[in-house]
Amino acid sequence: MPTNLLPFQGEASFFPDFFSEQESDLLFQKAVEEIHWKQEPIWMFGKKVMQPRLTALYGHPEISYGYSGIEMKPFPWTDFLLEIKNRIEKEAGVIFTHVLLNHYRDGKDSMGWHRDNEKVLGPNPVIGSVSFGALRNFQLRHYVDKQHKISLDLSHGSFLLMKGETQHHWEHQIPKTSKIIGPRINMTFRRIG
Ligand SMILES: O=C(O)CCC(=O)C(=O)O
Ligand SMILES: [Fe+2]
Repeated sequence: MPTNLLPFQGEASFFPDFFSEQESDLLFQKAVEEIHWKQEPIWMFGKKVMQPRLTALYGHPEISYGYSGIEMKPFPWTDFLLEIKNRIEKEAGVIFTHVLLNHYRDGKDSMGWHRDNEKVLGPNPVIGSVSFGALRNFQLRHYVDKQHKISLDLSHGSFLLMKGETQHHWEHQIPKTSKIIGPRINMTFRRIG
């Protein structure tokens, strides 16, 4: 059992080699080729802007999910997504209903500071985050006292589990990097409704 990455007000556990190298290579390839990737707009400070990455939502087809002013209708589960879901549910101890997928094409793609605290996720969301492909830096920062910052590298085949009060008190981001790097796939499994 890994130790908690957060000093207080939340729980985040990191499993660097959750999937084997071989499995991870295969799952990365499948995700790149088989997921219906799209660049979607979001609303930021009253303006419609394109997200700096590709995204897709999969899961329970009757329950749509939205954030930052957009509404996404999920595609139905595929076999390889269900396989990943089953594996991480054993560790997380919850049943996930959806997965939001992110495709960072290179170092210019990113995700800004945010919390995964939409009302539909409930009071203490459990977020299961799986990464394949290029290594990217992931940062957590206390929402009020922004001095408290934690940085970790999300590697190929890794699993990050956030739960408890984390989404109340900590925000997270994937910063841009000037390093020349290849694509990365991230999947954040969630429980909606
Ligand atoms: O790409 C990542 O590791 C983070 C994704 C994320 O924070 C999200 O989808 O809410
Ligand atoms: Fe997030």
